[in-house]
Amino acid sequence: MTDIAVSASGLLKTFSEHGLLGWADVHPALHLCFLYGESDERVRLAAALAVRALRSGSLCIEIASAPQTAAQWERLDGAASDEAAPAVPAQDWPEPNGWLAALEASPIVTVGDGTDGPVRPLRLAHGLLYLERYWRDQEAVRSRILERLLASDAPLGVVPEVSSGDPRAAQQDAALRLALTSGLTIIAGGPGTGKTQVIARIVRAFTAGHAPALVALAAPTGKAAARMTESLRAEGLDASASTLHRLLGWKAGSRTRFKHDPTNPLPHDVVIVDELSMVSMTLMARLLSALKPGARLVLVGDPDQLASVEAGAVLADLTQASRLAQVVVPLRHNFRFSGDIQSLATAIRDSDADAAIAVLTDSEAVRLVAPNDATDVLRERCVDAGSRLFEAAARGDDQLALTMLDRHRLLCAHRRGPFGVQAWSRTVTTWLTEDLPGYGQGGEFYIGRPLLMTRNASDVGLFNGDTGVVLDTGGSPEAVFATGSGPRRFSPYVLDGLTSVHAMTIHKSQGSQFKQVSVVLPPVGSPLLTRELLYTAVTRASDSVLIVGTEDAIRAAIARPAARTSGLRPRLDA
Ligand SMILES: Nc1ncnc2c1ncn2[C@@H]1O[C@H](COP(=O)(O)OP(=O)(O)OP(=O)(O)O)[C@@H](O)[C@H]1O
Repeated sequence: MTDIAVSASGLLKTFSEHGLLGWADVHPALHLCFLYGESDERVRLAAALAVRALRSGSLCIEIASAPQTAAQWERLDGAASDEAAPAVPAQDWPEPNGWLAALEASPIVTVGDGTDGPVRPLRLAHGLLYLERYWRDQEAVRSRILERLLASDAPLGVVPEVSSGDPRAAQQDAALRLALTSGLTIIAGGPGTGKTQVIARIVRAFTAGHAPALVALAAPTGKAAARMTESLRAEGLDASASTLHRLLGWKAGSRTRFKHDPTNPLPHDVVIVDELSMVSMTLMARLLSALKPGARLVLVGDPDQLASVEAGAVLADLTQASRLAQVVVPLRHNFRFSGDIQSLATAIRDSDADAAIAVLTDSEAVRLVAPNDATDVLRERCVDAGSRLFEAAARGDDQLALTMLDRHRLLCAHRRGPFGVQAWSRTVTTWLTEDLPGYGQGGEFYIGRPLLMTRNASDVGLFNGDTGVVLDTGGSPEAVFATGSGPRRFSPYVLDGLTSVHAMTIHKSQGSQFKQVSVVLPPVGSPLLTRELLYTAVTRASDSVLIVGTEDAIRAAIARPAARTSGLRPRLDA
């Protein structure tokens, strides 16, 4: 039980005891209600649930369906993070009509879409309850997206012959044409559908001729930016992508305030953002508000992937809004692989569980192994990859070590519990120490230790999610990381927030690609087991995927799209 459950009373106590609310939800709710003199416990509960919803990726909570939403949350008491919270008995939930009436009458709630009255901490609009700040972010995104939809300026740059003549590339051509003529272009495609190739064509078109446009390339994480730079180089374009935080001028100590804003807009004529599925509503609002008037925005991503860890599934909202259909270009043809990984990913995306099981039963490249039979094969994969990484690191070869680091990755849905990253990381470390002579010796930063950065250190150019490995340099250990400007060495002792990455959450793996992926699926009943989770895990691999789990878990994942509540899509179409 969390601490607050002891000090909370009434409904808040009941909900805390069921593992649905934690201190981080209850404390702000009590604080706000105290400040505004609100004593109705139904309002306190709604405020705490709105905070809790944010922490599970939703921008708001629909009051009428709150019990169903809450039933899908991960429980917070830590004991069994792979289980859904036991349902709060129906009689403990406030009756919805009375609950809505209490919220409408509350001094801490603004009702409706208006912005005239005094600012209050909560907003109830169209049956959805938001923290005001997030409602404002959503509204800022809505209004600025609709503004761009109306802006169709004269083409910038040199409009090239945009037909490649290849019928498989017709959508790529359409994306290029749109980017050259529209204030907003959204390119939606899975792995290998040519998103990078289109980005390269767009950059070339905008920068050719006598008056080249100033183009910014960005991605939400350092790793994704590094990959974007690398993939564009492979397409023959020498351009460098940065993180969105760096592009916007991140200010230390603030998550939401940037140097570039409406009073100091970005100088770029064109801004292209990749991996948009990882961008939250708040970051999207800041990006849109930092563009100069007339700047073109090209948003690129895979809407079938997991959404950002922070609240708001912006890309999914944008691609599903009917009003935006004219600026959304879906890329469907996969140029990279036509093999079993592709068939499995397509089956998952199309919710065809039978087809997914058929691929998994009949393939070498994608395999399903029951948890009880998985130890030997997992050990073999982890030790094989670990030994190659160890050897490359011992040679002090930066590039080879980074290649080996991305050769195999063990992915888990959870952080804690028997199916989580922490437990699996320990197991893999034990296997490596037992099987590789000399492994793990030499202190905290032993040679071959795979590292994950868990916070942003923009002063040194490393970001949350970046990965690296400790090298033998003959002297004190150094770690090499893949960055947007190529491999770079750091002393691991001066980096705050480093951890081992013998296993990684599927969420953290977004924006990365590995030759081989092994996935430990959570059991049926885990609130994290969703279609997007499985799709994201499978599409991280280029050569092979081993899934540790049951057929039932595969079917359960495919049957369950991730529940994310946001009011953006209906507001765009209103
Ligand atoms: N129109 C095309 N004709 C031939 N090959 C293509 C075409 N478009 C893309 N490709 C090739 O297909 C592969 C995948 O393309 P690309 O890297 O652009 O896809 P992507 O959508 O960016 O993939 P990911 O999301 O995995 O990075 C590349 O090798 C690229 O050269």
